[in-house]
Amino acid sequence: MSRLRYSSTRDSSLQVSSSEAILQGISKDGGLFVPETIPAFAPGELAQLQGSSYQEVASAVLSRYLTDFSQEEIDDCVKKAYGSKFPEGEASLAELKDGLQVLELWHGPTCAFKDMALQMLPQLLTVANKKAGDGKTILILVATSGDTGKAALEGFCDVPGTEIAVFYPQDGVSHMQKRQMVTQAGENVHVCGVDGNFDDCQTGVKRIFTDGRAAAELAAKGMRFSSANSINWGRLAPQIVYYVYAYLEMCRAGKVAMGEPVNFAVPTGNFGNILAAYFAKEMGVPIGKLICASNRNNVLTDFLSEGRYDRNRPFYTTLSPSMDILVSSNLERLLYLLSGRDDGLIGRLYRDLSDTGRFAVKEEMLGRLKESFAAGCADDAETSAAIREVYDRSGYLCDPHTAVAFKVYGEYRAATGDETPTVVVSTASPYKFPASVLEALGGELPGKNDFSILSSLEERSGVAAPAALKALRDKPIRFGDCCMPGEMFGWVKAVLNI
Ligand SMILES: N[C@@H](CCOP(=O)(O)O)C(=O)O
Repeated sequence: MSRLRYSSTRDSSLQVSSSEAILQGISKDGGLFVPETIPAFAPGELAQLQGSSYQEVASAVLSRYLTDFSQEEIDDCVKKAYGSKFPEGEASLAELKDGLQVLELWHGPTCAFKDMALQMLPQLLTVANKKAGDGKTILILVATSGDTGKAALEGFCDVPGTEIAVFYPQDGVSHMQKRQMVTQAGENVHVCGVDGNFDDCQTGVKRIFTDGRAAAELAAKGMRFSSANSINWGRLAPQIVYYVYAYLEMCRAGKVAMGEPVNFAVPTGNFGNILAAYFAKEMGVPIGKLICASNRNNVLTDFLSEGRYDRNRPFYTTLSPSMDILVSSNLERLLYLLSGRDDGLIGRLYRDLSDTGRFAVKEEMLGRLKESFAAGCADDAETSAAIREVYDRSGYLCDPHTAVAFKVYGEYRAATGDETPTVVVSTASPYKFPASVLEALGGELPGKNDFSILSSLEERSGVAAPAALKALRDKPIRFGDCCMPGEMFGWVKAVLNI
């Protein structure tokens, strides 16, 4: 098999191997790495995978993208990432009473879908670093609106040759999400709140990555940067796996015949999750519509409806904090692909976004977007109503992000009459947001203590909370720092003594 190269979305001539793309995280010009071709399944190959385990599907998908990894290396990474870390199974479909399927991706160690990729990324990075052969320590910088931070901390905790620093919006994550991060164990982990929102955290991290002086300072200390956000291809590739697996499971369960389409409704923030589904579709998985579900920060709903991306709007703190994002990084990869890899266009659009906070695409591009994507949004009242409605209708307890997807899918189906079998992607355990979920069910909060609220939700719903979340009660708080967005690199240097 010839080796796949990865190009920057802002300069297609900037090309690297898959292991270099994973090591760098983001291209030096600020662009994101995209494979030069999307490796499609040959006729019959998908059918042959039916009935395979999650790990087998992961090996089959990843080996098509990570072509400078040997099959043994990939299999070994897969074995270390999955299996015992996911005692209830990596990904499972739950069927609601009305036949709607829910893809539960939160049975990993941190109770969010991010574990699906962040148990894998440290394995891939470790192999990629060995290939680079320069013995550098990797400093992982992460911006999080709640879920990525904890999953990255857990994945990289005490991984030799790595340090990890996570930045979260000080007042922009749920109590439980914050508690998961500030109690993280490990010698190589560092956590800091930022006096700003997620976009401030993400912009700050990207600025550090593309600052030549910061890279030089790090290199002088025998270190290099990488990212655990979905701007890193090593985050995105493992997310493609669960869409392939979910489709195969739909076939195995007889919900569709091989070749018949399935829609996915995806709670969306940084656009990585839904973009992974698009890659699966382009690989030949029969996927119909990808339904992009946003909360009140509905910049993507507007863009996918009108073709105008405009972040000049209020930033809302919502019940679904992981989706509180106005600059959705992975959209850049999609636009690059849909424009026929027009790096000049992407460079212009993203300069416009940085200079004015907005850009617009032509009708033709909007038409292409609409071929694959539909979009909608839900505010907090609608999110709560959806949690309650899904629970009353089918006894299924969902978190606020998943509730947004339920609501948006319901509207999509009513508006279009599209009866294609659909999978709602469930991204987090409801117990990461116990207060919001309990209130949505009409329960009274028993005071402010997060763990009393969690117990009340267990009593009310009859659904047990994950042990990992209950155990947080007894873990000591290790991190309490907060900095301004402009101070992030200074803070990193201080804690690492650089
Ligand atoms: N929703 C995310 C925000 C970062 O997204 P990522 O997919 O780029 O890691 C979070 O929960 O932190």
